[in-house]
Amino acid sequence: MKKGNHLTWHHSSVTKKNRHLLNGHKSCVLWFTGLSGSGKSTLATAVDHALFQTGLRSYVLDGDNIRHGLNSDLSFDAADRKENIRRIGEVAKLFVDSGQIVLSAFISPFREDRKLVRDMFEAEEFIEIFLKCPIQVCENRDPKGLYKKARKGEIPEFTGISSPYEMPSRPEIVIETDNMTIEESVEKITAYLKDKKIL
Ligand SMILES: Nc1ncnc2c1ncn2[C@@H]1O[C@H](COP(=O)(O)OS(=O)(=O)O)[C@@H](OP(=O)(O)O)[C@H]1O
Ligand SMILES: Nc1ncnc2c1ncn2[C@@H]1O[C@H](COP(=O)(O)OP(=O)(O)O)[C@@H](O)[C@H]1O
Repeated sequence: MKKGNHLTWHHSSVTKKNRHLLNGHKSCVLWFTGLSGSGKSTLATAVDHALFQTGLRSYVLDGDNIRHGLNSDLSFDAADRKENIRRIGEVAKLFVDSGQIVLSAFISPFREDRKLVRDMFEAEEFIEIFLKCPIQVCENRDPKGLYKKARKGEIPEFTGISSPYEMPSRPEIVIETDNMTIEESVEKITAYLKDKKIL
């Protein structure tokens, strides 16, 4: 039987706009994408910290953390990565509906999967941030020693080595993390949010 046949959507009397007015800022998702070691977790948490310091409501969804709980049943093959990203898109949508700024830090290597998430949101709510960094630099950083293991064949389907990464074609923001400091990157992202009147 088709799932969801006998379900009814219940609307809240408190709207997303009401929540924006209460918070004093709009909600959106900052979708960080890039290779392992490109700086997703570092920058997502740094921007979160900067937003928190100015009294804004934000929250980080991080690949490593989410795969410990909600998505612990998923592997790294293409179908499970797709399901990983779909679920995160749905979670991010709930956070955005609750009035918060979501910072999501997932490799999200496939263009089609990122598009699927983009299409869940209103145009100005989804901000794709491409952390552009050559794989050689990511591999030199190797903060978790994963590239070393992947090169030895100990991690199958490792992004950039034995599984593809498809670069975004038209991201809202590009950060070259091998050419910018963490502080400059945070400044570029918060300046974008101010420019778009989200903050
Ligand atoms: N095979 C393989 N490929 C890539 N990454 C791997 C793999 N196995 C484990 N890890 C660890 O999982 C983190 C990536 O999880 P994500 O949920 O962001 O991946 S994805 O979006 O579903 O592609 C990734 O985190 P980051 O290094 O922060 O990107 C790794 O710590
Ligand atoms: N400009 C920068 N932006 C982000 N990370 C940087 C930058 N320069 C150096 N790094 C370092 O690169 C590493 C990135 O690791 P991490 O944030 O875990 O990446 P990812 O989440 O994409 O796997 C960290 O050790 C971080 O300190």
